[in-house]
Order: sequence, then C-alpha cells, then structure tokens
Amino acid sequence: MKPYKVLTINPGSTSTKVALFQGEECLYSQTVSHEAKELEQYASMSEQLPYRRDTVLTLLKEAGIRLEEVDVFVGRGGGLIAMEGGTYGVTDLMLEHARTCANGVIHPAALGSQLAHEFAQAYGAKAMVVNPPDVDELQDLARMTGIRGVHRIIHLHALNLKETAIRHSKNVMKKPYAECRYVVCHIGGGISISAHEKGRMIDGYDIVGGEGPMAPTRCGSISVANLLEYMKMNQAGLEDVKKLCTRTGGFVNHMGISDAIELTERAKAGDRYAGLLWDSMIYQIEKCIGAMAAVLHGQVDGILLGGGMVHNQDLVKQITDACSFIAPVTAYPGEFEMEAMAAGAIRVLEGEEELKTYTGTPVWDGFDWE
Ligand SMILES: Nc1ncnc2c1ncn2[C@@H]1O[C@H](COP(=O)(O)OP(=O)(O)OP(=O)(O)O)[C@@H](O)[C@H]1O
Ligand SMILES: CCCC(=O)O
Repeated sequence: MKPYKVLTINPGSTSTKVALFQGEECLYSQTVSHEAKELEQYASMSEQLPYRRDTVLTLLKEAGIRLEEVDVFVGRGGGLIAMEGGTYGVTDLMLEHARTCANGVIHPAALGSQLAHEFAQAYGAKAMVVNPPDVDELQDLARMTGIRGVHRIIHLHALNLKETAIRHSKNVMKKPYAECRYVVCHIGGGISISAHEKGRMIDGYDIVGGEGPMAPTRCGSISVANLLEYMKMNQAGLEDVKKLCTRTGGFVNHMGISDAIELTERAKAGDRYAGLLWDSMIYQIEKCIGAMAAVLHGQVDGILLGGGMVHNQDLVKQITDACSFIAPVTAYPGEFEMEAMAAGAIRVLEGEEELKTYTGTPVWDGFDWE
C-alpha cells in the first residue's frame, strides 16, 4: 500500500508545531516559537493566519520539504460547533466557523483548519482536521444540570485523549478502542479528565468553562458561592472570571508561574505553600478520576495519563497510589497530538474510517421535551 505523506499543523498560543509523516513514520518535526509581541499586533485570531503560514512555509522550504508530495494537510481544528469525534474534511462552512470562532472559544487551534486549507489549495492536496477540542460525545445523563434550560457542555484535549486510548487499546489491550473502557487524562497546561466507553467520550469536564481540577493556568471547579464572593471582594467582572478559567487561574494565580518544574523545585526547597498547591492539584485530579470511574460503573480497563506534567514521577506515583484500586494506571508522558492528526488522516485514506462532513449544527441540541 502507498505510504501516504501527511503534513500536520498544530497552532498553539505561543508556538506552531509542524510535522511530516510518511505512514506512521515521522520524517520531520519542528516547533516555531512566536514572540508574544509578534502575536499581540493582530487584532483577531484570523489575522495571524498569513504570519503563521509564511513562518511555517519558510521553515519547510529551508528543510527542503517538497510540499507537492504531500497527500493531506491536517490542522488541529477549533472554534467549531459541537461535533462527534473523528476525521473531518475541511469545508467552506468549517472555515467560516473557524474564522469567526463560532463556538465562542477564542483559541489558536481554530487556525488549524485554515492553515491546512491554504496549504492544500496551494499544493493540490486534501485538507482535514482530527478530533478538535469541540468533540462532544456526552451521554444524556451527563448533559443535565439543576437549572432548566442550562446544559453541560464540554471542551477538552480530545485529540490527545482519543489517540492515547486508541494506542493503548492496540498495543496493550490488543482490542479495538470501541471495545474498551477507560478514564483518560491529559495533564498539561490544561487538565482534561474523561470517561471513554465503546469508542466514545461519554463524560468529561469543560476545561474552558472552569470545570475539573485546577491546572497550571486554570482555576478549575469552585463553588458558586466562592465565585460570587470572590467577584464581590475583588470587583471582578465576567472577563476576569473567564481569564481565571483558562489563563490566570491555578499556579499562575497562586505563584505567578505556570511551570510545574519550577513549582516542584520550590516545594522541594521547602516552600510549604508550593508543596500544598502541587499536592492539592493532584488530589483534585484523583477526585475527578474517581468520578469518571463511577460514570463507567467501576468497569475500567485502564487509567491512562498523558500531557507534559506526566513526566513528573511524583505526580504519577501519587495518582497510582490513589487510583490503582480502580484499574491499572499507565503513564504516557507528553502528547501524541501530531501523531494523532497523521493517524486520523491515514485511517481515512486507508479506508479504516469514514471521512466525516462538518454539519455546523450542534451534535446535540436540547432534550426533545424542551
Ligand atoms: N519533565 C517535566 N517534568 C515535570 N513537569 C513537566 C516536564 N515537562 C513539562 N512539564 C510541565 O508540563 C506543563 C506543560 O504541559 P504541556 O506541554 O502538555 O502543556 P501545553 O502543551 O503548554 O498545554 P496543554 O497541554 O494544555 O495543551 C508545564 O507546567 C510544565 O512545567
Ligand atoms: C480544550 C483543549 C484546548 C485547551 O483549552 O487548551
């Protein structure tokens, strides 16, 4: 079978990652860092597009990569209306929604589909996105809240969570993902905890909306009473609260840093505040894992840990000590996001999975009695 060439593009807040794959083999991988000042000059996310495209293009040309040979350009999607997991073709509707961040979440991931499209147009190839953060496969039980007409929504690291689950199923369980039940966690700058059953992510936390454990840059779940009191005492408005949920909460709020390495060094040097903050974040992760295990009625094949902080042995040990009564804990430090994008496209090219079409209508739109 022809080993397809796939170029993957992952735009982040401070960097753009690019990688070229031939089949599963990574031929080239590079991260371009962007100075905050460089990005600040753009009034909207979409205005960054030419700058990001040209930076990547220059880099690829310098590396002698022949883009004419690429079969598919894959971008990390974002800004989209809630959709099922899978690999999607980039369409005009998807581009329109990505440009306007139609789901209301302003995140550079929304540039992924636009970059993939521009490259695909220029080099006569296909453009796709794989498992964007907008994937919503919640079971109905997970959607209800105690306020009529207010439904739970979800945003998490779907790309890495699903790839971790797919790889663990293939390499460890020797069964398809669709036959396994997992609690899968991404423990990085943001922390996503999710329950997977029969190949679907049936519950998890809205980490853009302030749910789940605290994280290096995110406040995580706090009570409504705590929040109202905080807003009153600090004269904080809606924008301040939104920032606490994604940028200024967690370690940043307590210590002014988001780096777990520095936090744990401070703790080791005897800073009890830093030590308790670290342990409390891990404690909150463990509680969320327990909740997701209950969602799966305790029938869990594995607890899978991915993300940058999983490089930390103490974090893995604490979670293993607390949660291995549920199921074996396996650590996958770092992330498989670039590999996940390539693998998603290749599954489609090789006919293992169907290419999905983005409809732009939410995958779920209220209960039928509403
Ligand atoms: N070797 C390491 N040991 C301990 N912590 C680490 C190590 N490497 C990275 N981290 C921590 O992981 C966190 C970043 O994780 P990661 O790289 O997954 O985040 P990100 O890609 O910036 O954001 P996100 O994961 O939310 O997309 C930082 O707090 C960093 O200090
Ligand atoms: C929701 C996953 C992307 C992010 O918020 O970091």
